[in-house]
Amino acid sequence: MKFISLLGATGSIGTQTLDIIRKNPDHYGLVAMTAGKNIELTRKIIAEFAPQFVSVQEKADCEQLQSEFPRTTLAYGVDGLIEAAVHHKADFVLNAVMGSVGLEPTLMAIEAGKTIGLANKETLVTAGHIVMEAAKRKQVSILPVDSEHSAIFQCLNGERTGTVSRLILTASGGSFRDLTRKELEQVTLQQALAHPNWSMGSKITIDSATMMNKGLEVIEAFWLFGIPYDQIEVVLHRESIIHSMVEYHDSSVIAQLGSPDMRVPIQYALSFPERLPLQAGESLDLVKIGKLHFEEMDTERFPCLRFAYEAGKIGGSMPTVLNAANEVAVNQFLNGKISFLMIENLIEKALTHHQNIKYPDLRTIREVDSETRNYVHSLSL
Ligand SMILES: NC(=O)C1=CN([C@@H]2O[C@H](COP(=O)(O)OP(=O)(O)OC[C@H]3O[C@@H](n4cnc5c(N)ncnc54)[C@H](OP(=O)(O)O)[C@@H]3O)[C@@H](O)[C@H]2O)C=CC1
Ligand SMILES: CC(=O)[C@@H](O)[C@H](O)COP(=O)(O)O
Ligand SMILES: [Mn+2]
Repeated sequence: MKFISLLGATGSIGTQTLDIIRKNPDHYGLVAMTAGKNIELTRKIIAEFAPQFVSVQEKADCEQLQSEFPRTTLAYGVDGLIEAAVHHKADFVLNAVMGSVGLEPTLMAIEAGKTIGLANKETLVTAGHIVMEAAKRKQVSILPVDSEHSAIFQCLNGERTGTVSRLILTASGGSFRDLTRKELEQVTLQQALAHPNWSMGSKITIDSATMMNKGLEVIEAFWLFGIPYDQIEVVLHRESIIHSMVEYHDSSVIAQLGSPDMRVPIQYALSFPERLPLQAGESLDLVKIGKLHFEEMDTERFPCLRFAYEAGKIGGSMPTVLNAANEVAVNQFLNGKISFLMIENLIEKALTHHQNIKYPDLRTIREVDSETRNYVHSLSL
């Protein structure tokens, strides 16, 4: 039996994780959870799973829920996220919050010796060197939940990374993969939120549309697998059937395939090193699919992927800036304050404005993150 602390239980990854826990009561129990502002869903989750500890974003919501659930321990804010991440009964922390607010709980969970299932890619983009150093020092496993990284992890299957010549990440291309630059000037929020293959939270869906998602994933792969950027490639694959590939130095390429269903990588992280049957999973029918397509990524039309490679290769505090600028810009777009193409524009300005700091410690990361957010806000007013 594994006892799970689930950060971001009310989100897309969070609710799919709950579905796996619900269907496997002999394997998993929910001991702690966090939510943001979706209090209605939080109520339902507490009523169904009876976790011992629950944290929400706002103090007022925490007090309200405490009066409704006197036997549950309630908390709020970043402190509450951290408390959930180090809960004494949890053996496994699944981090499915959105954004770099997930960084501190990840670090604290590592210090507490918990096994981590990491969906929250912003954590590794913001401070990959700090997270990976802590995980190594504490001998804690960080198991990927992101579909491409789970695919690579499965393709590696314990092989030494010294035998790897390339990681090949697949990208669906997102909502606007076939649009021209001219057409991108006119796109709406509603169109951007219509991902062709995956149903996900709004921030990552916009990241897919700008293709920044793939940029964040390149940096995530660099930290998780320790492969140099020159050996991490991205190929556009519109069907999202091959979730990623590993090429070995004998030219063998191993791919992981499956119908697009995030419950597969979530469950694999939870059950690793075992595999459990996926309840109500869709079997892959390659004959029905017929053809798989592969195309070159177009970084002229979608420069965010290029920004991410550049920031990743420079290293230091640049990836922190990339992530923070992206979070603010996407939020502004989601709130109808800026156009789609302003997202890349603001990120480029933030990267150009920043004086890189080599080997930033956690305090410096926090400062750079905050300064970048303020700078991008000031530009988009
Ligand atoms: N969705 C997917 O298929 C995939 C997602 N990922 C990654 O997983 C992470 C989660 O994505 P997804 O589930 O789509 O996102 P959602 O937006 O659907 O969910 C985010 C979760 O985080 C909570 N949250 C947001 N902001 C805060 C905050 N400031 N403090 C505390 N909690 C907060 C939300 O709470 P509430 O809703 O209650 O406000 C919600 O529970 C992201 O990093 C994403 O890139 C990676 C691969 C695939
Ligand atoms: C499901 C998942 O892992 C997402 O990150 C997905 O890959 C997004 O699709 P894109 O390939 O369009 O970025
Ligand atoms: Mn992904």
